[in-house]
Parts: sequence; structure tokens; C-alpha cells
Amino acid sequence: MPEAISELTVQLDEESAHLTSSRAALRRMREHAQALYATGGDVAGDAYGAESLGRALSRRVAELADDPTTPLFFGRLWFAGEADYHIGRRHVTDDRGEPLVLDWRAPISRSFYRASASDPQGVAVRRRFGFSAGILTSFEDEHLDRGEELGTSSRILTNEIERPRVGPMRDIVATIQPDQDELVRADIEETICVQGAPGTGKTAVGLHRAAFLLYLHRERLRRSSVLIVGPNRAFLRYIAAVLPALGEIDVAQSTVEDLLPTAVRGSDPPEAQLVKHDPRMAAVLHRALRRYVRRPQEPIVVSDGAYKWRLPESVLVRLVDDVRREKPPHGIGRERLRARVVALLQRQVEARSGESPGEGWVRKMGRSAPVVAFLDANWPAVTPEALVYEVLRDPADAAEGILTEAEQTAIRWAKPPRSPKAARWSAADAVLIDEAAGLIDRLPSFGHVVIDEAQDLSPMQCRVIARRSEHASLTLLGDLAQGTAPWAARDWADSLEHLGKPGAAVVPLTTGFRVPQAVVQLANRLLPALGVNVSAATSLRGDGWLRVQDVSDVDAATVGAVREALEQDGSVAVIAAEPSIDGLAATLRADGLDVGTAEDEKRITVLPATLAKGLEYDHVIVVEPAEIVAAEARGLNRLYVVLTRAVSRLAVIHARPLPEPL
Ligand SMILES: Nc1ncnc2c1ncn2[C@@H]1O[C@H](COP(=O)(O)OP(=O)(O)OP(=O)(O)O)[C@@H](O)[C@H]1O
Repeated sequence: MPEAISELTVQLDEESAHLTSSRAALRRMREHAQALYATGGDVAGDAYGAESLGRALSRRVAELADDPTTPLFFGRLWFAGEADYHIGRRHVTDDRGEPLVLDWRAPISRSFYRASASDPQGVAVRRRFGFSAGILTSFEDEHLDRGEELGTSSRILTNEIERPRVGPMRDIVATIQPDQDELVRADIEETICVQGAPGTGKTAVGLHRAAFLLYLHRERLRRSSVLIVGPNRAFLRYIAAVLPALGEIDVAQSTVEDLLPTAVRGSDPPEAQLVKHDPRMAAVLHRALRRYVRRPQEPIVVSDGAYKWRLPESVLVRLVDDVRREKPPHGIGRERLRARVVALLQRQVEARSGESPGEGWVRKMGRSAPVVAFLDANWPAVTPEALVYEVLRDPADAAEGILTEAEQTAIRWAKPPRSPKAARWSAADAVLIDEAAGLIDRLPSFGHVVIDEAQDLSPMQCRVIARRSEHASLTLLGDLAQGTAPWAARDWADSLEHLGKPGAAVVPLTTGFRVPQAVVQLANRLLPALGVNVSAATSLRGDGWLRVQDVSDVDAATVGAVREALEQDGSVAVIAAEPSIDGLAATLRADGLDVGTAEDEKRITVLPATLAKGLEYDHVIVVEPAEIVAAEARGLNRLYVVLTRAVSRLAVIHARPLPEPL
């Protein structure tokens, strides 16, 4: 064996031995946690303590799980004249507490992602490992101290990016790029908005940022927790495995709809939807609620058994005005008013007897019939459903000067349900009810919220999240060019305003890791027609191919394209306009192909264009783009989304003429 090769083999053997001992150490850490878990009940003292200790320990055991298909570390750093560290998915220490692997989120690990020949940050050598099925197979060294740097020409990075995609989304800890890392490690106080072209790693960045913040602010975020908001459940399923693979198992993932407590049983015509998602609805509801508060017209006269106490009308008017000026949520305002009424009564008692009445007296007075009657008349309790019910029954009063006549007609119930309970609320109503709930009471806030595909949130949906992140920072991820909802954002400044974080920084990502260059160039032709100001994507991928086929028999061509795709590795998706989906699936099945839908994980998926957002497949076959464009108002944006789902190969099959910009 030539000397250089044998030297490499020796080093790889040494690294593999380190991997084996790290795995063994992680197993011991896990066994230790399991043993504590088993005895937790004995040491905790009381039942509550045992339960919370048990929860913490079982979480610890889960966090220490080892995935045999990925190595525990993927890099190594040698600092000039100092120690060296293996960088991996989590801390692993030996029995004496010495580090065998450093967590990728630790401060020292930062240099693994950020050091360069021009700014080596004290790093002499950076090593990256290649691996396959959990075994180390190669490594690449960069002697930053000698000016060596591979950058994006790293073979290990290229292999990782070009690896066929099957199943759910994977993490990218081993190959996070410097511009991505800057976003991942942004300060917890900072709200960032990432405008990224398709496949630039926005979703990956958001998930890794969540993991990073949980590492750095464990205690703070365990109390208030982190929320990931995604566009639909299929997307959430697709990304669900990433955080657990990074050792984070406690993160809530939800669509905006699922954040709302209202059961959706009805629907709206498009005109009504548009009005209900408009931010002016917040003003309408606010005004509707203000009208519940009245000017007191009578005094309160209340007896406590011993005496009759009296609060004159003028005093009550002042009390109501004061509370109104303080602008508390309505429900809190009612309680504040009650407390102030009772405090005035209490002062009368003190003035008379020189003694302060006890808590029981205060409680009794607060509940007494005259005080409750005063509150019900002037500051009545309102439920969110009742408020929205009143507005939709007749918007005229609350919406005057805010909505046009036509807009009021669009949302007015043609046949009002008999009561709020009898209403069949639509998805847009659920958002209004949440707005009303936020006017009536305070909602608990998350510690950090990551919002994916944020361009599609309506202003009112943004406010749903704003109410849950008043004291939190946000990571907003999206692409204005991929906005397909009728209310999709055209400018991030608007979204940030509705989210309660005006002026937050907007950071572009333009280097694509998914879509091959030829496919990116095709999709980029659509950009000028989309009416948004975003930078065109570039791609790191020179591989892959694009084929546009003008055919007479679309079905036969689709079957042919799927058969051809199956000759290669990886997943295959056929994407078409919704009405064509069942027919295409039937055609493929009739040809003996095993076809799945977005719900199940088969190698071949037939997917309506409306569900493709955020997903990716090795081989994508887009059928009849003209139909996809014609299906909805923002059809060209939808086509842009669909064309950018391909990781390696894109076939476009059409019988009708291609849409103009293509
Ligand atoms: N640094 C990286 N190293 C390796 N793979 C990466 C890196 N960044 C992103 N990728 C991969 O590129 C693909 C696209 O990433 P992701 O889905 O996060 O992009 P996106 O910007 O959210 O895309 P879209 O806007 O189309 O939804 C994924 O397969 C992801 O794993």
C-alpha cells in the first residue's frame, strides 16, 4: 500500500475507534439516566416531586437516544497549539466527565461552521467526515493555517446535498453553511425574517435555530416553550423527525388552524374569506366590543346586613372612564372595575368604623346582587363567540366607515344561526374568534416561535401568532415568490407589522441546495411575472436534468416518465392540478404501479399542486402546467412552487401550450 493511503487508513481506523468509544460512553450515560429514572420515585419525597423528576429523567433518557444510522460526530477541529475536539450531535463525556464529543451548538463548535482561511478563528485544521449507514468512510482536512479552504467544493458537502431523498426531512448539522449558521445562532432576543429562494434551506435553518435556542436557553424555554408553525399537517409530518434527531423532543408543531380552539364546521365563499382575513376586521371587532361598555346611569346601593352603602352615579362614571382609559382586555377590565367598586365601599366602612373589613366581606360585596347588576349593565361579560356572532349577524354598526357596504354584505350571515352555540363556524371565523378572545383576555406567550411558509399567512393569521408571542422573538421563514394564498404577503414589512415585530431584519438566502441549476433557470423565468421583489435563486447543483415534453397523450407520457424515473434511486412525485389527480393515480395503478398519496409514504406519490409546498422529491413529473396556472388566482406562483420541488430530475409533460413566461 502506498504510504499516503496507509496513513489515511490508519487515521480512519483511529477515528472509527473514537466513534466506538463515544457510542459506548453515550450508552453508559443513557443507562445512568435510566437507573436514576427507575429509582426516581424513591428519592423524590412526595408524589408531585416524583412525577416531575420522573418526567425530567425520562426526557433525559430520550434525549440520550443514539441513532445507529448516523455517526455521533461529523467533524473535528484542531486549535493552533491547543486541544482538539470532535464536533457532533450532542455532548458525550467519558466516565471522568472529559468530553469525547462536543455538541454542535456549543460555543467552540461555532468555528466548525464559521472559520475560514481569511478568518481562521484560531483553528489550525478542520476535518469533515463522510459516512454511510452510521460508519465513517472518509474525511477531508482543511489546513486553514496554511490558507487551505474547500468551501462549497467539499466533496463531502456535495455528496450530502446530492444524496437521494426518501422519507421525511433530515437534519443538516454536519453541513450547515456559514450564512445559514449566522441565522441559526442569532440571539434569542432577535426576530429574523428569512427571504429565501426555493431549496435554500429555510426550513432547515428554522428547525436548527429552534434546537440551538433550546440548547442555549434550556430553562427559560422549558417554561415558555418553542412553537413551530407550518402550513399543513402533511408538511409537519415531513419535518417532524428533524428536532428529535437533534435530541429535542419537546417542541410543539402546529398549523395556525390547529392553534385555534374553535371547531370548524362551516365554510365561506371567497369574497367573505377575503374580508374576514383583512386586518380591518381587528378594528371592527374592537369597536364592537367597546360598544358593550356603557356610561352608568344609576347609583349602587348595597347592604352588608349592618348598613346600607351607596356609591353615586358620578363616582361610577369616573370609575368606568378610568378603567376604559387604561385599555385592559375586556374581561380583565370587568374584574378591575369590580375591585375598584368594592375598594370604595370598603373605604366607606373604614371611615365609619375605623376598622377594615376582612377578605370574606370583600368577596361577598364583589358578588352581591347590586354590584353584579352594575357590572352587567355597564361592563358586561362577553364571550369571543358572542362578539363574533353579533358582528356577523349585523356588521353595520361596528363596521361603519371601516368596511364598505359590499364588504359588510360579504360577511353578513344570510340566515343567522339562532345563537353562538348553533353557529357552524368557518376557518376564517375561528381566526376572528381568536382575535375576539385576545381582546377579552390575555393569552400565554411562547418563548420563541418559528413560522415556516410565512408568506401565506393572512394579516389576521399573523395576529393569531402575535398574540402568542408578545414576549418572544420570531423566526420567520418564507419566499414571497411562493405566496399562493389570496392574501399572501407581497412585502415582508407588512407581515412583520401584523406579527407585532415591525422593523425586524429581513435576510436573504439565495444559494439553493435542492434544485439543480437547469431547473432553477426554468423556474426563474416565472419570477418577473410574479409581482414581488425577490432575488433569483442560484444552485450549488450542476447535476440533474430537465426535460420539457410536448405530447399528444399525457397519460401515456406520464406512465413512461414514472417508469423511467424508477430506474434511478430516490422518490418520485407526479404533480398536477387537483382535478386531474384521481385520474392520473388510476392510470398509474392500472399500469401496475404502486402509487401513494401525500398521506402515505410510498416511493411514488401523486400529489395535487396545492399540497406540494415545502416538500421535495428526487424526480418530479409536472403534468400540464397550464392547468395548474388556471386553477387559482395566483396560479403562476403555484407553478413556481411546483417546479422547484425536484432534487435531481424534472420532467414537464404538456399537451396544452405552456404558460406564457415559460
Ligand atoms: N447546508 C446544507 N447542507 C446540506 N443540505 C442542505 C443544506 N441546506 C439545505 N439543505 C437541503 O436542501 C433542501 C432544501 O432545504 P429546505 O427544505 O430547508 O429549503 P427551503 O428553503 O425551506 O425550501 P422551500 O422554500 O422550497 O420550501 C433540503 O433537502 C435540505 O436538507
